[in-house]
Amino acid sequence: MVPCSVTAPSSSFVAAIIPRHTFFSRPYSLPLRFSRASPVNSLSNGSSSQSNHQLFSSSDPPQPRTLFPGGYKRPELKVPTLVLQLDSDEVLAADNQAFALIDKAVSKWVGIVLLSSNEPSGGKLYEAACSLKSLLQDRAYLLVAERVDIAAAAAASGVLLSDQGLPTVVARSTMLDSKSELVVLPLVARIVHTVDAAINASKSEGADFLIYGGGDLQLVGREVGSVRESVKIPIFVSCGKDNLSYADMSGLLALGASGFVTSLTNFGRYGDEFLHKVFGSVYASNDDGNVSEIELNDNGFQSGTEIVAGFVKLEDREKQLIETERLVLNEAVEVIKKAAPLMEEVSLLNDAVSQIDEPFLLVIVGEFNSGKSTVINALLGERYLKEGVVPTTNEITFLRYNDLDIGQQRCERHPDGQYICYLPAPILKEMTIVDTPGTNVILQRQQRLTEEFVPRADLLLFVISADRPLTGSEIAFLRYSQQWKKKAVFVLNKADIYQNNQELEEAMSFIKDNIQRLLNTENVILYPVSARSALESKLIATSNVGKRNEELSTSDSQYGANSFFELENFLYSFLDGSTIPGMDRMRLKLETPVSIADRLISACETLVTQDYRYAKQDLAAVKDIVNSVNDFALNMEIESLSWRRQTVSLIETTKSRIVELAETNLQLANFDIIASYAFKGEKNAMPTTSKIQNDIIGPAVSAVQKILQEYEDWLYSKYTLQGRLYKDSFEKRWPSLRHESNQMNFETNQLQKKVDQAGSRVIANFSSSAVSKAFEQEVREMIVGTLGQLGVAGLSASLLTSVLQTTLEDLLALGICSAGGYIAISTFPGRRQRVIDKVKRKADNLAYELEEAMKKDLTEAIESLNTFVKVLSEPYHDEAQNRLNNLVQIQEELSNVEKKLRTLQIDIQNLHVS
Ligand SMILES: Nc1nc2c(ncn2[C@@H]2O[C@H](COP(=O)(O)OP(=O)(O)OP(=O)(O)O)[C@@H](O)[C@H]2O)c(=O)[nH]1
Repeated sequence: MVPCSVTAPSSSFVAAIIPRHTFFSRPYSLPLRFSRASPVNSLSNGSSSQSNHQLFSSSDPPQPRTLFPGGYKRPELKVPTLVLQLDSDEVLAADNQAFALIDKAVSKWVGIVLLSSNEPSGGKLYEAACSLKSLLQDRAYLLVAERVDIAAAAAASGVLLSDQGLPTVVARSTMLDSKSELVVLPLVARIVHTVDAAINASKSEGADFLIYGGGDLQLVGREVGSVRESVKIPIFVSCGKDNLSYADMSGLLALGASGFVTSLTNFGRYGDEFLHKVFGSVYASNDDGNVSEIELNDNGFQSGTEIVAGFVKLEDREKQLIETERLVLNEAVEVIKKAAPLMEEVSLLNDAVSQIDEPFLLVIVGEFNSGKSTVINALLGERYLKEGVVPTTNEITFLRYNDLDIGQQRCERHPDGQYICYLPAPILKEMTIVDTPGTNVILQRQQRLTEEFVPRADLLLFVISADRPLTGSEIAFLRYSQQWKKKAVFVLNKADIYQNNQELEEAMSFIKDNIQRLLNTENVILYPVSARSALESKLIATSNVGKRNEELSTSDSQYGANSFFELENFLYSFLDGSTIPGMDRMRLKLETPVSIADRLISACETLVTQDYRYAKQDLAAVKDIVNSVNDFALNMEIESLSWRRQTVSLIETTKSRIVELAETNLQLANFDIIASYAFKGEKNAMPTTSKIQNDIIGPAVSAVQKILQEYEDWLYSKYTLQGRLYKDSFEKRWPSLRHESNQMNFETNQLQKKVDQAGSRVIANFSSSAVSKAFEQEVREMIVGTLGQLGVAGLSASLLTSVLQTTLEDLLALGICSAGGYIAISTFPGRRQRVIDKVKRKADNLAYELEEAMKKDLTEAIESLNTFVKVLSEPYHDEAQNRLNNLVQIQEELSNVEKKLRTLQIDIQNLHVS
């Protein structure tokens, strides 16, 4: 199967000139996820994970993906939204217009795209999924119907299962197994047709959302309405009707539907205005997303009472501290955003800061089926939450106070995914209770939900079931919650199952001992309770609903009901600010955001230190590239030697041949011939010189020209190739800066034109005829010089002319007859030697000039390359340097905020110390 996206391999040369592990920035948008498989952020080209080269050197230790042990991010679904249903044939046959419509759909109204196929073989489905995936980007989730394998291969967001399809857990874990680099949990949705199937899919199966398919619209509406209370995940309605009217849609939304499934054709028929009207009406009064702003603030305090940070009657000192805390936390948020702009976990801190003014958050955690819902019901005094032997809580549920009639509740799903129930239970006036899904590795999504919520808790009520006290996963979860420095109160629930007190004592001490060891504290608060009995007692005394157990006149027949009172009493003591637990509560409340900030800041510090290291490596890598031109130059210098040697040796051979020729021909025996040519004038070339010109210098010049041409070609190809490789290596390593450097093309670059081919110029200026002429001239001068001496000996010019027509013997005789003539002739070898020396000098000069010119060409080529690489490296160098400077500054800011947080922590601890 061809992968959806293919990344080009990097050239081997590039690998040779840059250390492979040094890059500008860590990839991907998930700095906190420490993922090795992430797309680059600040210098990112936005391409997918591994495409941007390996980020860490192989010696780096593996890092956890996120701060959350569950490891995966939970996909968030904004509702209401439309679900666009497409068929693979439809996608593959889509024209530009159809793609434009899909593009428009996902840019605004459609949050989920479902892709199905009627064909049993997966080829088309896969192809369609790939093309959709690249079109959607991250704007909408892409789910493939039934085919987990294809969803995984096409990197889709998840699968849609029919009611006969795979179990949700299997589908999810298959997708997870097939994509080890996934950081977001895959979405698993299910099509249901009945109320029971909807409840089952959402509760026991842990589906992420449902598609409620049915025939009759009214029936579907009624059924969706009826499961609204028990199914907390989004339900999208799919009905046979072609076009839903405004009344249909708004009616279904009002009944609790989260949106509708639509075909592309139908989507094309709905206009923006229509959809705006439909979806706008749902939250018309709450455009800011604060669905129940009034209720959220309606936390039970008397109207007119000044409330700060969820507390009343605060002293000035306390108010001041809260204000200081807010300032420091906001500062922390800013620094975190700067240090790790894509750290999604900063939302935890934002939430915590905004929560400073909200009631105390008591978060109930524990393994599934440990009795959390029953404990909460017992606290509320009414069976508000569903209880059951199979996992019943799939969403985080906020329980907030509202002045409804006893037994009544109103629940709603916030657009940001929070599920909020408003109840009239008195305890909620003082604190918001949060029910969380049971922690258990099998239920990954639920586990992650709870993990994400832990940092926000002011106090954790850890429910342990008596039938399996302290399991391995409970210990892991406890350890995790301690990373956030959360205070936890432990409840040993279902204590009624013990036969006697001794069994209870044994279980208690086993749990206490282990927790003490685990948390390294003596101070473990553990309440053995029977939430079921406590609830039943409260329900029996219905008239006393809302009162504490201590006020109930139960017969205490049910074991554990009384001990529940102690727990309740402990929690109520939190409400009284004048008591020690009350002060504790305030400290806990104020410490919650500080500990979140603390954790995030230290995560940022790790990242920034890492980034600092990478930026330094990047800077060094840039310098290495620039410096590597020196190595290249050295190699070129070595290689160019052979070219120069070739040229010089050619000239040397030529020189030797000329010298040999001169020595052979410029003999005294030939003097007459030479002299006759010398006196015939320049128009008649001497045979020697014409031989020199035609047979020796001419071919030699051509040979030198050829070598020089080859040399220059070699030089050109070498350094242009090198220039291109440098450019490629920069661009491949740091693709995001490509746009700036790709303007510089080495072949056409001005910097490159400086190499002027000096070698060729030298040889071009060297004319073989001019050289032979010069040689001839030298010979002439030699003759005239020799005969001039004779003239001195008394020869007249006319005689000389006639003499020169005579034979050598005559000449010799003449020379011999005249002492002066003899002397003149005797200077001939010396003069000839001078001619030869001149020839040698000329040749040596030429060789020297050529060598120098060739060196000059090389130097210029290297200089040109050097300049090019320097100019090319500048943006990369500047980027790395700026990053480095920026990181130093961020490090400083982080450490400043950290100091402020430390001081704040001390102030919070000392808040009530006078
Ligand atoms: N014997 C006994 N059973 C209890 C007690 N409290 C709860 N149960 C039972 O334990 C089962 C699970 O209770 P829930 O309250 O639904 O447990 P939970 O922890 O909320 O479960 P999830 O929401 O699925 O995580 C139910 O059958 C309860 O009736 C108790 O004190 N004693």
